[in-house]
Amino acid sequence: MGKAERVKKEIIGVIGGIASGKSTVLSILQGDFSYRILRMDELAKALYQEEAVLREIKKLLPASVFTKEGALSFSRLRTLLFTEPERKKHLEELIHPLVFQEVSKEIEQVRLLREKLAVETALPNQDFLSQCDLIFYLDASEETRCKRLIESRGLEKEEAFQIIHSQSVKRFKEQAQLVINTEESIERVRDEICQYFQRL
Ligand SMILES: CC(C)(COP(=O)(O)OP(=O)(O)OC[C@H]1O[C@@H](n2cnc3c(N)ncnc32)[C@H](O)[C@@H]1O)[C@@H](O)C(=O)NCCC(=O)NCCS
Ligand SMILES: Nc1ncnc2c1ncn2[C@@H]1O[C@H](COP(=O)(O)OP(=O)(O)OP(=O)(O)O)[C@@H](O)[C@H]1O
Repeated sequence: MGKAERVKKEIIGVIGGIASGKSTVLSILQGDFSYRILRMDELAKALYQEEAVLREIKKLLPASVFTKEGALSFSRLRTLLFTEPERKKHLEELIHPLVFQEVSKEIEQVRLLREKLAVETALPNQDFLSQCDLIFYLDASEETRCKRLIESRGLEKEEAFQIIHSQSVKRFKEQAQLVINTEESIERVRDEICQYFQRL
């Protein structure tokens, strides 16, 4: 690439498996580099609360995952998704396109306003990645991530490994412009991001 050509870095996709440090990197991008931030899981969870979506979800899931008040119980849903892969597939077929649609809208808006946005997800798809200017892949061993899940989320070891193994984000690692080893301290991670931006 010629020196005069500016490397675009308005939209950053921050990808990595569960507890790989995505939210931590998002906080760094927000606090130190003024990026707006978006968490795909939060978008999914917000959708679960929308009446029209909830009506559709109720057709796909058993009554046992809803509270007496009719809200979706996240912890019961998490357990159900592991035991019933068919239901997981159907739920994802409903929710994921809606999430990616919202992300695309947000990206479009940010580009119009010439702002900067960092989006985190453990479940990227190719279409989303192609909308990013840069992709950061966060790497940490399964053991470290498991330990973090036990310490910070109170998960049992077995459930932590189950979630880790159910995700297949690693296949996207080769598309990343920057692979960050989050076994390093948060300070080192911050320095690495800073140095990367300086090199651009
Ligand atoms: C299953 C849910 C309700 C559980 O919520 P809860 O608050 O208990 O867990 P939390 O959000 O902290 O989950 C942490 C991480 O585990 C992952 N995860 C949770 N359950 C599963 C599962 N069955 N399979 C794969 N990953 C899972 C989530 O994606 C997230 O990265 C929640 O994780 C969720 O809605 N997941 C769907 C994620 C999704 O569809 N994201 C949108 C990408 S397009
Ligand atoms: N570089 C790091 N060094 C030490 N601890 C870290 C580092 N990065 C993240 N952590 C810790 O690991 C835990 C998980 O990090 P974080 O929430 O950022 O991961 P995540 O990928 O966003 O997780 P999830 O997929 O569940 O949303 C947190 O307790 C966080 O403080």
